[in-house]
Amino acid sequence: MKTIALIAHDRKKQEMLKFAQDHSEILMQYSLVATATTGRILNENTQLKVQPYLSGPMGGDLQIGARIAAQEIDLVIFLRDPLMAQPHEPDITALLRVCDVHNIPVATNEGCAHLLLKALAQMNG
Ligand SMILES: O=C(CO)COP(=O)(O)O
Repeated sequence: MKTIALIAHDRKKQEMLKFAQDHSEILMQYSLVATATTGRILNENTQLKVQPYLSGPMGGDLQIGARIAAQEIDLVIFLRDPLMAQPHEPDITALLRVCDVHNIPVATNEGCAHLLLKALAQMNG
């Protein structure tokens, strides 16, 4: 089963929750992973089953990055906050870099996330 990573910064978490609710029929066909707080919000407020890693500031982006490097993640939806500096900015840069190294599609805003998820669903038939 293909795997999607879902990650959202704090001021994007409500947007991620609404995105997941709106796209739950597609998302439930995939294995889902997330950073800790994003995953907890999705597990508590949707029917989706999301495997949580550590919180982003505690290394969760790097854990997911390692799975991307191992070719175990097929799509990354990372709703970043473009208006607030993050203490773990180097980890975020590393995650995005490893997506480019391994040619893994990554959406950093909801508009792109919608398009990529639809495309992935169509590719799967
Ligand atoms: O900081 C994050 C991504 O960089 C997200 O982590 P949380 O989902 O634990 O808030």
